[in-house]
Amino acid sequence: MALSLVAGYSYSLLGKGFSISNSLHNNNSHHARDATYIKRAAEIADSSSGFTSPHPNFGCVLVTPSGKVAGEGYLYAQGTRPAEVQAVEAAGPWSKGATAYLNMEPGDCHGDHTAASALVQAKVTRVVVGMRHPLKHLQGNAIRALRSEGLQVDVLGEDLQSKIIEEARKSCLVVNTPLIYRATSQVPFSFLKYAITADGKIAASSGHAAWITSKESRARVFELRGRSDAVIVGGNTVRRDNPRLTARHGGAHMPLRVVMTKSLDLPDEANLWDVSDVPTMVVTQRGARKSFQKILASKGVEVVEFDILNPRDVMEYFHDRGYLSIMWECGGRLAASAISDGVIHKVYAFLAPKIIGGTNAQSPVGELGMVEMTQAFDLLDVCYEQIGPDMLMSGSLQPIPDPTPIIPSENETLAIDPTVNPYEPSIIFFYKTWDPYGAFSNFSAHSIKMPEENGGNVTWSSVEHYYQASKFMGVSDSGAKDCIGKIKSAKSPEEAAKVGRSMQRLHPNLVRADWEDVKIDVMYSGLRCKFSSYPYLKSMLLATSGSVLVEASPHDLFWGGGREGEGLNYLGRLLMRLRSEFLGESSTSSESTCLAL
Ligand SMILES: NC(=O)C1=CN([C@@H]2O[C@H](COP(=O)(O)OP(=O)(O)OC[C@H]3O[C@@H](n4cnc5c(N)ncnc54)[C@H](OP(=O)(O)O)[C@@H]3O)[C@@H](O)[C@H]2O)C=CC1
Ligand SMILES: Nc1c(N[C@@H]2O[C@H](COP(=O)(O)O)[C@@H](O)[C@H]2O)[nH]c(=O)[nH]c1=O
Repeated sequence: MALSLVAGYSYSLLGKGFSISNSLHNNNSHHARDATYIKRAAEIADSSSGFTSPHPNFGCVLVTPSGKVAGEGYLYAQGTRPAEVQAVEAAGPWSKGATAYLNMEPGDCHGDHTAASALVQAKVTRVVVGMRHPLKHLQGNAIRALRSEGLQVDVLGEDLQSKIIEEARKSCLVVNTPLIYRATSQVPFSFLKYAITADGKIAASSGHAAWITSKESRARVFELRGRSDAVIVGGNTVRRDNPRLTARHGGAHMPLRVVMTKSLDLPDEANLWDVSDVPTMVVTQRGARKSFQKILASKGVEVVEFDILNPRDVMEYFHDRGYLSIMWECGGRLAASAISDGVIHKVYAFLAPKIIGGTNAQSPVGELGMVEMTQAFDLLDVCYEQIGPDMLMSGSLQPIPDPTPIIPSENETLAIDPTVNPYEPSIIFFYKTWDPYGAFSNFSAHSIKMPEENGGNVTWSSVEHYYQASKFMGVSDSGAKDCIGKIKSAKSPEEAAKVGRSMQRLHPNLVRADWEDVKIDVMYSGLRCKFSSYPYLKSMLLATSGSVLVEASPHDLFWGGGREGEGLNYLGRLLMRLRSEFLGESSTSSESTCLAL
């Protein structure tokens, strides 16, 4: 309305109305085109969700000046080839002069500018960015780098503004909602899923609930599980349903299965205690049934104790473990507690056309203490979808936080971390690759070239790939060679770790006999190679001089520092040893076991 008034005014008074309304029309059609391709970038960015974890979602669409899509790409997993590199390769010579549509600014960090460089080298002239990177230490870096190379960069909501652009921007926020939550709050993104009858029950009065919804709906539930880092139920659901909580729709990422129980009064035998394919964690109250904790530990189930067990503390702990997305599949009592604690952000309600009745039959959310309808939570951005005979209603309990800037100043982004004073001993924590010192993690995407026993050499995609494969090196068994091959071809460091750990657990006979004696040296040689091969990593390590380095893994008590500093922090120690070696302060032999890349 406002736009057409301005156009009309211009036409009659200035005699330039034709060109102005034309330019408005052009603007609208440009915006429509930009919005279409940004939405497409967001759509393909989502392609790997459910297949990898963690999963920040990046997509890139290259469009020629004549409006043809010349190439597309999406990031499969952290540490794999950036979407931009794939799109440029697919487009070949058509990249020149093209516009690149990115759902999110690439996370170019720690001196690694692969994604932005691919666009520059391919002579892309314009880049449209759906949203800035939500993590503050990465925000603006790639946009600034692209602009400094002379590319026109238009950011939705900043350089481009209209209703249609806002809709497209929303699709970018949606596709990376978990990452945005990570950037803006101390808890991961959580959604509550439940199945109800048409009269609002999640089970019969007896507690029986298998099944309320159809096969089709349950298949969708498997997909939702695959998109999550962890699935949570309460103790009662384990006692009542003996669930498996796996993503059984094929090829999916399997989330960690979590039981929240205060009493720890759980059965000795349960599907969740079979951890051969999928891990299980039990979170409980400190001191609860110590003898049963031992039984669980002997089965390979991780038990984590909390002083006072509540959803918020568990979610803060999961945030520290680096999880992005959590699915709550619990009954009404735990659901009410999680909602009251403010940790549930979205709801997926599967409604089946059945009536079970029963005054004692549970509903999906227990007591919230509300007494009037005016107090009810309104769901936002509600969607309805028919799935087989059922209906899926989804909606948000809280709006997606908007991470848009606060654009950091030049100095702010150039400094690695202004809070660190090199003259005073301080602690620098690192853990997930996306954190400010994330490049210190073994999961960072830095390949290393290491010598082999036979005189050749092998390039490993990350230190994690090399470390995991080393477990099986020198073992004269074809099974061990298979393990090495599988780890080498793992698409991401996370996958390499998963394969290496499960092979070690399932086939201990294939692990080299001296592994426990040599693993620290193996790790050190991998680290030395990594930090010697990338000068910016070496500088970054040297810049931490005077600070204590701690891998902030809350669960790895050997390589990491643990939840409360109880871990041995061997990774941090080795990095400090390496730093000393680089500084020439150490008498450690500097015999090189690393080859130039
Ligand atoms: N239709 C559906 O979608 C679903 C149906 N169900 C059905 O729901 C019923 C179970 O419901 P419900 O007992 O509510 O579910 P849950 O078992 O999922 O949750 C309650 C249990 O969670 C544990 N818990 C830990 N911390 C808390 C906390 N802070 N607040 C509340 N509970 C906590 C307790 O375990 P403990 O007692 O061990 O200490 C408690 O008994 C079953 O009949 C099951 O079949 C369950 C899931 C989904
Ligand atoms: N009854 C019910 C659900 N219940 C949920 O599914 C769990 C069982 O999962 P699994 O053992 O992996 O098949 C159960 O404990 C509860 O959390 N889910 C649904 O989609 N529809 C249903 O009708």
